[in-house]
Amino acid sequence: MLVTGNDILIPARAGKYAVGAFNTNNMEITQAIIHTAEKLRSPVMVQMSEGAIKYGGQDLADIVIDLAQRSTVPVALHLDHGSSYDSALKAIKMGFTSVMIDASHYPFEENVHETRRVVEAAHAMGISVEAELGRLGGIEEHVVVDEKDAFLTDPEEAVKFVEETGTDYLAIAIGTSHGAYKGKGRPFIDLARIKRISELVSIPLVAHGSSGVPAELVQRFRDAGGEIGDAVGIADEDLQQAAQYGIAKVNVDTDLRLAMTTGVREVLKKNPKEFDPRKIFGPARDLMSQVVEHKMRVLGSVGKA
Ligand SMILES: O=C(COP(=O)(O)O)NO
Ligand SMILES: [Ca+2]
Ligand code: NA
Ligand SMILES: [Zn+2]
Repeated sequence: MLVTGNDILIPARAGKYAVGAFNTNNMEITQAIIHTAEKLRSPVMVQMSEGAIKYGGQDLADIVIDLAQRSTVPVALHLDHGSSYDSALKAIKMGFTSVMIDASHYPFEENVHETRRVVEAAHAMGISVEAELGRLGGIEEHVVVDEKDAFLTDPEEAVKFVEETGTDYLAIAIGTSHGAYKGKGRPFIDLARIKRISELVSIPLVAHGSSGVPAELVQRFRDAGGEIGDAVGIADEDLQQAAQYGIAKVNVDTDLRLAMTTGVREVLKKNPKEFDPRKIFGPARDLMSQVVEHKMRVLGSVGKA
């Protein structure tokens, strides 16, 4: 069933598990996400960035909405990294049931102002809101935030921000960053900071930049002809710990991108004569389903639907 983000995330925080929020850009990715959620009886959030909306538009949103409405588990359609009030409102008109307003690169007061506007409008239409305080490193969809400008979320400021905006859930900067290169060795995630914030803020917390970038997938990507540097992501154990400390939504995009691309490359490399789209995208869909399954098991959302 199609539900709001609150319907999924409030129980998750209370139950000390996290729910995957997986980015989609086409039918196969959407199927891998929702069919796996149904197989595992897991709630799930399917998210589209502004880039995905540009690429797939209402056609793609309707695929998600239709699968969600027919699904036997709770599914929310979420706007990832909405960059403005207008973008959030447009998504709500498209049928999204959860929207992020990402104004975290603005000064505190402006972030509060922008976020509060979206919260008022979204709540008037029964839609839940994700806001962000603090700055992740790496490339955010519409903002390049370089390391020196990245700053982690201050717990006391988070209390003030939540009170002043009324946001339903809060994305916090805890050391993670978007993309395949999250650091050296075992990328840093500030578990102490998450714990501190969760003691002061009772709404569900959101971790961005949480792909695991598993070494075996990176190797398969290379073996199939992909080129990638020394990519590394967030350790499963760190995400499990974060879920104990109030992280209820975990964003995953890079792992699905690597899985889809690896699946397609392997077919084309193995069978140069292949040009049946079902034979090219089918294995990619299966590999993405495996990635989604692994993440749901790590986050503890299996059987929670
Ligand atoms: O935060 C993300 C995705 O992060 P990854 O690049 O780690 O998948 N989307 O909003
Ligand atoms: Ca941001
Ligand atoms: Na988001
Ligand atoms: Zn993000």
